[in-house]
This record gives sequence, C-alpha cells and structure tokens, in this order.
Amino acid sequence: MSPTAVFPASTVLGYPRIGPRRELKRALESYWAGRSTRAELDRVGAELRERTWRRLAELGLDGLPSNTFSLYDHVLDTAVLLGAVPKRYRDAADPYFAMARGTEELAPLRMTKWFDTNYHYIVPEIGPETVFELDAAKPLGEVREARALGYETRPVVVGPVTFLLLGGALDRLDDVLGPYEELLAALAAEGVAWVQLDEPALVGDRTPEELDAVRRAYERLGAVTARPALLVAAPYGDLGEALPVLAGTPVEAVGLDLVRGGVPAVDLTSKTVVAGVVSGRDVWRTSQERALAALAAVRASRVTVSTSCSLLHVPYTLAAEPGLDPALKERLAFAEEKVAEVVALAAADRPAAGRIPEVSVPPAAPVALEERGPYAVRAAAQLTLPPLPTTTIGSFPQTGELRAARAAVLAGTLPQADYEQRVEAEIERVIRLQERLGLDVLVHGEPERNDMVQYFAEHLDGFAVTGNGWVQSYGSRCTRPPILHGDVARPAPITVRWATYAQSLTDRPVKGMLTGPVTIVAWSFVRDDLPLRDVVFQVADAIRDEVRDLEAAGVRIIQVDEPALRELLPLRRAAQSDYLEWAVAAYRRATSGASDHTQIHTHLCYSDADQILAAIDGLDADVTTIESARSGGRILGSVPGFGRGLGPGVYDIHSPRVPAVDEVEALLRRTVEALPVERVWVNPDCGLKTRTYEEVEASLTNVITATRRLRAEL
Ligand SMILES: CN1c2c(nc(N)[nH]c2=O)NC[C@@H]1CNc1ccc(C(=O)N[C@@H](CCC(=O)N[C@@H](CCC(=O)N[C@@H](CCC(=O)O)C(=O)O)C(=O)O)C(=O)O)cc1
Ligand SMILES: N[C@@H](CCS)C(=O)O
Ligand SMILES: [Zn+2]
Repeated sequence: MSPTAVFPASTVLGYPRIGPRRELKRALESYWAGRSTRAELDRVGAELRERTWRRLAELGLDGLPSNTFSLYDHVLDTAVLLGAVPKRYRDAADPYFAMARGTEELAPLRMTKWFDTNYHYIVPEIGPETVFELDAAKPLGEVREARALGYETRPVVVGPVTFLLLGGALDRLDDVLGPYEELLAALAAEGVAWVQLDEPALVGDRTPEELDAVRRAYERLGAVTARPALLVAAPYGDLGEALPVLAGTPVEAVGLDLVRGGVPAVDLTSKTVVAGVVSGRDVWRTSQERALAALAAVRASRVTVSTSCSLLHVPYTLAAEPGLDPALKERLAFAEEKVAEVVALAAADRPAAGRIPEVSVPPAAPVALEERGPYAVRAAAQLTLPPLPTTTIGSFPQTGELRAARAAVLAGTLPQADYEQRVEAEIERVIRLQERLGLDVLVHGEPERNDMVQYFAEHLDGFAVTGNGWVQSYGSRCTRPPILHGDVARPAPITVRWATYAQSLTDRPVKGMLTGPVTIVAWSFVRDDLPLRDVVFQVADAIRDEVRDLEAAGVRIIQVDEPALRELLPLRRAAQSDYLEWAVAAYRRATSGASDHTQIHTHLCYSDADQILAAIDGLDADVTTIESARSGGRILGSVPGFGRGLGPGVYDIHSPRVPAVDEVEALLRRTVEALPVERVWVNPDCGLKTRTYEEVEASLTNVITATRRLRAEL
C-alpha cells in the first residue's frame, strides 16, 4: 500500500547553508588550519541547521526540509551516504575532507559545475569496484536533531539517476538502488512521512535507456513496503519527456520548476505537484499574478507551493543590505523574502485556470562585428616568447591584510590613497616574485579586486552590489553576485591604471586582465526584462572600451576570461547552438577591437570544456588557458584539433597540495604529445587567489623546473 501522508501546503526545495554571516566558512577554514576541532565545526553546523529550521518555521513555512545542510557539498554527502568512498581515502585522518580538498599524499576528487549554476559539486568516483553500502547517519541525524527542536522534516537526498549520471555510472543502477531502498525503510522506521529525491539530471536531454532507468528506479523505490511518501524534484528546467515516465511510477509527488519549465500538459491527477513558482535562481520579486495563474493551471490531485530549486543560489536576506537603493530593494527578494512569498502564495485564493501572462521583451539589438586578421598573421605580429611559455591565470594570493584594508576603506577608517599604495606594494611584490621564479608572461596579481566579477560591476553603470549577499560557490568559498538591473555602461577606464603600473616595474610582458561579458552576466543576478543576449552585448561593449584603452596604454597581451562560457550552456541541446552563437559573438565583440599585434588570451576553468571546444575555437583568442590538472588531463583527449595557442593547466589550484615536479612534468609530456609543441603554454588551472604565497611559490617553482626539463629536450 502506498503512503497516504498529505504534502504540506508550502515548502522550499533547499536552503543556503553557509550561514547569514558565513559562519560555516569561518568554522571550516579554522578547522582546516588546525585552529579548532571537528567537534567545534560540528557544533557550528548544528547551530546553523537549528537557525534555519527556526527561521523557516517563523516565516510560516509548513514543509521544512532537512539534510540540505552540508559541510562541503551535498553530492559528496550522497557519495558518503551510499558508501561510494574510494578506498584510497578511507585511511585519511578525515576522509570526507580528503575527498573534497586532497591531502599531502592524495589528490582530491574532481570538482565541476552543478548544472547551469556557479555552484561546484564533487564528482562521485564510481568504478566496478565500488561497493554501495548505506550509511544513513547524516539524514537520520538531521531528522532527529530537528525533531528534538520540535520540527518534523522532509529529508532531501540526490536521487539515484542523477547521482549515477554525475558519476558516469548509470550501469550501476541495480546496485545503488539497494541502499536507497534501505534508506527509505530506515526513514520510515524513524517516522518520516516524506522524502525528497532530487533529480535535476532529468531536465536535460535523456536517452530512451536513461528514461527507462528512471522508470525502473522509481518502480523499485515505490515498491518498498514500508516507506515515506516520495517527492521527486526536478529543478533547473522542464522535465519534458521524463515527466510522463515519472508520472507512470508510484511516486506520490513531483516537484516541477514552473519558472523555467512550462505547466505540463500531462495529466497528473493521481499525483501531488509541488509547484516551483518562486524562482530560486534570481533575486527578483515573484509576480503574484503569474505564479497564481501557473498554480491554477496545473492539473493534479493536490498542488502545493514551492521554489523552483533550492534557495542555495541566493543570499539569505535583504535585511542585511541597508546600503541598497530603496527603489531597487522594492523589486528584490532574497531567500527569506522568497520563503515569505511561498507562504503568501499558499495562503492566497487561486484564480480559475486561465492564461499565464506572457513576459514581453523588446526585439534584440543588431550586432556589427569588426574582424581581426587571420591567426597566422596575428601570431607573426605578436611578441616572441620562448618555447613552452610560462604564465599564470591572473590572480595571486589575496592576503588577509588586503581584505582587511578593503574593509577598512568601506568602514571609512582607511583613506583611499593609503589603500591604493598598499595595492601598488602588492603588485610590486607579485612582479618581483614572478621575475625571481622565471615566468615569461607576468600578471599584476589582481590585488585590487574583491572578486573578478564584483570588481567590474562596481565600476560599471547598471549594477548594484551587496554587502552581505554571499552565495556558496564551493566548500567555504562564496561570492556576492552583483545585481544587474539597468543599462550597462563604462563611465571610465577600470584596469588601465593597475596594468600600466605593473608594466612600469618590469621589462617582461605583463598581461592585462579582464573578465569577459558572458562571465560577468553569468555570475550576476540579471534583469529579466531584456533578452540575456542583449544584456551580454551591453557588457561586451563596455569590455571592448577597456580592451582599447589597455592597448592604447601599451599593454601587448590582454586576457579576457570566460570561465562561465560552458556554465550558461542551455541544458537542452535544442537551445545550445543559438546560445553558443551569441555568446561567441559577444566575446568577439569585446575583443575584436584589438589590433593584430595585441595577443588576446582567454581562460576557462571547471567547466567540462570538451563539450564546447568548437565554440572555444570560435572565440578566436590567440591563447586559451584551460582547467586540466584537477581532472587528470581528461581534456587532452579532445584538443588536438584546436587551432591556436593552448595552455591546459598543470597545477590544480583548488587544492592546497603542492604538485611535485615529476607530476607536472608527466602532465606536460602528455600535453606536448597531444598538441604541436609550438602551440603549448604552461600554466596553472586557474587563478591563485585562494592559495597562500608559500603554496604558490613552491608550486610555481615546480612548474618552472618541469618546463625547463622539457625545454632542454627541444
Ligand atoms: C574563479 N571562480 C569564481 C567564480 N565566481 C566568481 N564570482 N568569482 C570567481 O572568482 N566561480 C568559479 C570560480 C571558483 N569560485 C570561487 C568563488 C569564490 C572565491 C573566493 O575566494 N571568494 C572569497 C571572497 C571574495 C571576496 O569577495 N572578498 C572580499 C571580501 C572579503 C571578506 O571576507 N572580508 C571580510 C572582512 C575583511 C577581513 O578582515 O578579512 C568580511 O567581510 O568579513 C574582498 O576581498 O574584499 C571567499 O573568501 O570566499 C574563489 C573561487
Ligand atoms: N583571472 C582570474 C580568472 C579566474 S577564473 C583569476 O586569475 O583569478
Ligand atoms: Zn579560472
């Protein structure tokens, strides 16, 4: 017999967990540095969970989720839940963080972007030797913890199909379902009424075999005799052909993203629909009219109100933003305000089913493109460098002193001029260090930037920035996504001053360093009254002005980073080519004002770039640096056709580990086997801002030593 529990009227699919004042970040970094114990870290975790449940209940939400907290990443938590902990980590002092961050002896697991978001998850490593075995301590512990506080909760777990697809091991479905069945039984024994299985992978294109796996998975889980009722949630898009498949299984409820996806034509009258009408992906207030119309249009046995996805991707509360313009604030909702919207929608009278009001957008702006000369002509006109030129991606360690100085300027306790002197001193330190290490193309180190997107947003019209709007990017790392609310323009040059200062200190070439238009937009919360494409073109025009000014100031190499190019790729293939066409056009618009003798670099990281290599080629950058070390050189299999300079990373900067010379050399050898040596650049995977100077000096020394070994053989 299937469970009969009624789903609550209002819920959210998940909640931020870093803490409203980034309490978890501080606790994690203190534990990792050996300044506090695991028990102290766990206490901070418990306090944050308690705060979240209390706040959600105070706001009037009746369906509280649990197991949405994580010390690092919820996909890694799922791997632990299912026993998918590779053997080599089991004897580490703390296997969980060894998998997430590596140890001196062990490289961490791979990390990549979570669907089309700026959140990064740890990729499950599943091999034929993986023995799935349930360890339900975390979800059961959270259910008990909440109950002790007086709250009944709905544990949230990544579903079996998504988990296996992320781990590239859907063929292990039959094996993994055993622990999921046991989990359901254990939760039922604990008195849990509902469990939420997240299946975001189902909003992408799925093969008939994969859809069959969905059917088999939920038939089997539905057949567990004593189990909680099942909510299968599909955030980030439209379920499409997966919806009728799910609807045909015994699951009691489906969670639909009705912000990105349409109201389904499928008859769901035997199911509860948990209707995601409040967006978890933006910071705009919900249109009540649209949301109520969508709720009224769903045909189901019960329709309850929810968010389109977890609220993980938005900041905690507008209450922490006294500095925001009140007129803009009126238009905004962060996590707490979104919860209030969900509660209000659940309480509102629903209109009779009618048409959902369309959002009308003005037509797209036409694009005119100037072309640079062909690559061969440009390459001949550009700087001559040694074979296997060495460089870094831009940022050097952001020191506590610099961060504190920036905070002091904001607080009014440090004059701007003093701050700028400190930035110059840091630039000089970075230049001297690179000269000493023997790098060929230098960078200024980006010490003046709080973040590669926020810094530009602060210097462009059309953006607002927050003081406390932190959103988790990975582990303890957060960003404050700017709010792009108006037309974008560049009132004055942004980076020229720092670039020319850095170049004045050295005879070696210093790269100018800019963030590309797609990335600035991808890592901001963006106005929704214009097509995304047109907003990106506005930003491209601002960056184009900056490229021209850098060139005019004598900068001979300019890097325009586009690490988010892959991230914005639509999840459905049908929409991808249109996106790639305008994204590439925007990049070229930003860079094509440069003359042939200026070398244009671009950089991408953590983005499964092999899927969009043709588009990366289309960017027409003279040199592309790309993440590769963290994924063990996986990309090298796909790059032989790449036509211009390429620097697959040889140093994984997201781990505190220092790579040994032999390790770098091995990666470099694989690179020169895959690519013509005259096109190979040597560089880390990404910027060095999250590392310490000690780690960076040791690692870059090894990178240079390995490069010299190879150069000696040329
Ligand atoms: C390259 N990546 C980036 C992504 N997204 C971005 N928007 N930016 C990126 O660089 N996505 C993909 C990758 C990987 N992701 C990240 C994300 C975040 C970081 C990172 O290092 N974040 C920092 C915060 C950066 C920042 O804004 N710093 C500010 C404020 C610093 C601060 O904490 N101030 C203190 C007060 C000062 C003091 O006394 O220390 C405070 O507010 O309490 C600044 O520098 O001014 C992080 O720490 O999480 C890296 C990669
Ligand atoms: N130039 C930036 C790129 C990060 S993706 C940096 O070095 O931090
Ligand atoms: Zn990067």
